[in-house]
Amino acid sequence: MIEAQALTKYFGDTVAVDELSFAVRPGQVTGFLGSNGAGKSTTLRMIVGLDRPTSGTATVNGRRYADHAAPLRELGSLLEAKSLHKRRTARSHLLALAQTHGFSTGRVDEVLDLVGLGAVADRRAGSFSLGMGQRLGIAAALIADPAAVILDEPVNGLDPDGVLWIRTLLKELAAEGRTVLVSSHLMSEMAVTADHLVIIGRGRLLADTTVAELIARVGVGQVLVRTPAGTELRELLVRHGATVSSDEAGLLIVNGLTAAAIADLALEHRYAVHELTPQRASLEQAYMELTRTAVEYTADETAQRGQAEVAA
Ligand SMILES: Nc1ncnc2c1ncn2[C@@H]1O[C@H](COP(=O)(O)OP(=O)(O)OP(=O)(O)O)[C@@H](O)[C@H]1O
Repeated sequence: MIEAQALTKYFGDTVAVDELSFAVRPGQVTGFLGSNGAGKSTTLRMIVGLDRPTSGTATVNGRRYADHAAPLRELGSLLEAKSLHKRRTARSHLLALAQTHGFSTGRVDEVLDLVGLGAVADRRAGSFSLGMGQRLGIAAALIADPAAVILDEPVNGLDPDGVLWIRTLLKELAAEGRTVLVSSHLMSEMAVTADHLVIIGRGRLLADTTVAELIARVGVGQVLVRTPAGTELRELLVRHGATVSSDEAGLLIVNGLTAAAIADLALEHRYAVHELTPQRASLEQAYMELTRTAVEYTADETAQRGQAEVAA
């Protein structure tokens, strides 16, 4: 379990992370989402002790990361591109890491195989593609068989094979009962990878929820209706308070009434309906809606504060 309690970080006057509290539970993939500059990396860096919180705490399995006797066994991380000795081979890079931290060197070949670098283990890391380097970084994160894993934007710049590989790996790690926290700004990727989402904006928590709940909460609430009685049904629905648009004859896009209410009205007036489909918001739409409200709220707050200052 990874927990943030009122976690706050200022860089000078800039607040990068603002009273952020959330918990990341084991056994599922948690997506950590936010637009550029939202404070994701700073939060992750505070969790692993690379940045000091201005106030608040971040703990891994109940203690601050650095207070654990063997921190790498608690949490493995891939934060930004790892600095690699380019002249070292993949195997010697991992051997050095294992030896420095007192882990069995037998684990090195295991993680090399796990990340699919077994065949190139004796090649220099300097000759690796972006995807191979990313796999090596993940091997390093997993070297101590940690209970929790944090990966910062792991699919950035990867080809479709690499993306699919990371997606599968994250799900496997969670299925083994580990805590998995993965940051991204790619909603489409998180929609298929994450079970749970922690979303931040301007350093503040915007949502701590499941993918399904977020989509349902924001839900566009539109219903697509195909009917040979387009004109008549449209008028009927509008009389009952719906807003209806139509791009083609016989197709209605209805807002303001549920699919059940539309079906009941159509039946009552004996209009044939050939299709009635509630439209689901994509995670991308749900996220845009959530962040739009948050931005407006902040703009509102700022405006009110400004007016109060003028009045004073
Ligand atoms: N070392 C630093 N010194 C000063 N300001 C910083 C520092 N690190 C981050 N910031 C600022 O803190 C805010 C949050 O940055 P952070 O990198 O955590 O966001 P992010 O969500 O990871 O963004 P991205 O998706 O672009 O990586 C930004 O306004 C950034 O400019």
